[in-house]
Amino acid sequence: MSDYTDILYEVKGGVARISINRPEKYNAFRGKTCDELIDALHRAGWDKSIGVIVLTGVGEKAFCTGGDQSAHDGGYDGRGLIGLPVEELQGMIREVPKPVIARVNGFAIGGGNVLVTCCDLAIAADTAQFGQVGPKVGSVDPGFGTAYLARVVGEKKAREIWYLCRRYKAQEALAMGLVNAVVPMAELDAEVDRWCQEIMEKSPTAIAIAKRSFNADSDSIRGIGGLGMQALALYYGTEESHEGVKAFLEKRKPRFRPQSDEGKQA
Ligand SMILES: CC(C)(COP(=O)(O)OP(=O)(O)OC[C@H]1O[C@@H](n2cnc3c(N)ncnc32)[C@H](O)[C@@H]1OP(=O)(O)O)[C@@H](O)C(=O)NCCC(=O)NCCSC(=O)c1cc(O)c2ccccc2c1O
Repeated sequence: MSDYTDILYEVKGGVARISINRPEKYNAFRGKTCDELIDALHRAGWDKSIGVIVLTGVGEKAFCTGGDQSAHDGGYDGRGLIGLPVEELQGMIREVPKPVIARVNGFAIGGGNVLVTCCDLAIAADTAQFGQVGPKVGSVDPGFGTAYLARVVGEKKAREIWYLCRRYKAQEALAMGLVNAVVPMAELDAEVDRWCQEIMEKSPTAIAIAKRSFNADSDSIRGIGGLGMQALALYYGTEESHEGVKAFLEKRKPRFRPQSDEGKQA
């Protein structure tokens, strides 16, 4: 596969840049987007002339806002258990034997925030915003999105992020250890280039071994994700989950609970 429609793939000076190219959807991914990202990561990952992979989104609004809610109808539009091979995509970011840097140029929400979490490093524009929205829209990432996030930002913070679904500014993401650096938007590319060049000067084999050894310690989370995905496929068939998607598309608050007598108007 190389005729991509949902992503861009560019190589310059040993750096592969993979960009989600759906700015009209705030760079949300559908099934096809995930498949193209998996293919591009595989292509760059096993090309010996490439030392670093940069993952980003086209435009200045969004890095990625997760699953495309307009392609979600009790499941997404692609392959896999839930119609999005998202666990394969996250696995591929970890699998490629070179650093993947998230260049966060705007919103990193839902599955977009999970991509940032999974990347080896993350550099954000000062305008970027981060957060999980699953419990607001009838979804949850039950593997790297939850358990690995806790390793990155700590248990209490990860639970806050998932239970409250707040949005966090770039400086807050830096303080919690979700990103490595924050720079003004105009300096984002120069900063990312600097980090790539520093990595390119290092031994690729030493870096590959380092990456695999970091991964080994958290690889059991992949199993948790697989188990959770089975539960998620069932959850997507429920009214509760459908209500979350409908509410987002209708731009209203979801109604997940039956109204109690106290809440009813006389
Ligand atoms: C990104 C926002 C915070 C922006 O909010 P704002 O108020 O500034 O703007 P709007 O809300 O009006 O959005 C502008 C415009 O973009 C469209 N849009 C934004 N995000 C999406 C999206 N994800 N899908 C489709 N369309 C999107 C929006 O509809 C507007 O279009 P108009 O035509 O009306 O102008 C805010 O938009 C936001 O919170 N977006 C995220 C919404 C969301 O629900 N994301 C998906 C969550 S589920 C998920 O990502 C997911 C990830 C995983 O990794 C999983 C893993 C395993 C299992 C399941 C997973 C999963 O479900």
